[in-house]
Amino acid sequence: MAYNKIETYDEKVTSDLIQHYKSSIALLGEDVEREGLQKTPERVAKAMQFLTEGYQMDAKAILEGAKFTETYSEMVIVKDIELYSLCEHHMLPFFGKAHIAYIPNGYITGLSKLARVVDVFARRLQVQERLTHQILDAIQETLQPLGVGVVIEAQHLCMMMRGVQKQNSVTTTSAFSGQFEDGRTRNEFMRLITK
Ligand SMILES: Nc1nc2c(ncn2[C@@H]2O[C@H](COP(=O)(O)OP(=O)(O)OP(=O)(O)O)[C@@H](O)[C@H]2O)c(=O)[nH]1
Ligand SMILES: [Zn+2]
Repeated sequence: MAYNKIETYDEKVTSDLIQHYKSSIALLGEDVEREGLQKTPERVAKAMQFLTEGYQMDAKAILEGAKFTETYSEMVIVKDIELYSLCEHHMLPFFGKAHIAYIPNGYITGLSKLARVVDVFARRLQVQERLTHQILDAIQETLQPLGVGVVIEAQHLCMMMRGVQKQNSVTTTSAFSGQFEDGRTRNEFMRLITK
């Protein structure tokens, strides 16, 4: 599995997607041959592969790649990690922030790796709930810490641009394991991320 983002696009996938997007644009009533749209199918094909590149990335390999023995056993928090994902129902973006905390149990990981793990699972067709749990599980299984907490706050364009058309609603999801199942630890985390 690729450790990092894809640097080159698969030629067959790209050319097949180009044909699909040409058809889609025509079906939507546009002229695919007009100047401004000529390269659009290719641009969209590449953009969509980038936005779903998480399928080709391995979160555990990323965390393992910077796993260090350390006796620090207080809460580590990385908050306000921006994320962009695609809702699996409409393939429209949802975007917001992830906050991650864990309590080490002999191992820590590079701080940037926590943010990378967010991208691995965000760059897929997702629901916010599953995204939250996948981030938690990857950290729990790799570092085996005393506990993990993940909170995601996001806005969904499928609720803003179409459908119910609500511009200001924010969805919050959370997942907790180990010591974060205890109210005091969880509250400390929640207090620190809402500051
Ligand atoms: N639980 C959850 N629901 C989501 C997420 N992203 C989008 N949705 C919802 O998925 C639902 C799909 O509902 P459907 O009734 O099948 O689709 P729809 O007719 O397009 O629904 P509306 O958006 O209400 O117009 C909608 O209520 C969306 O708001 C997510 O991350 N988590
Ligand atoms: Zn949606």
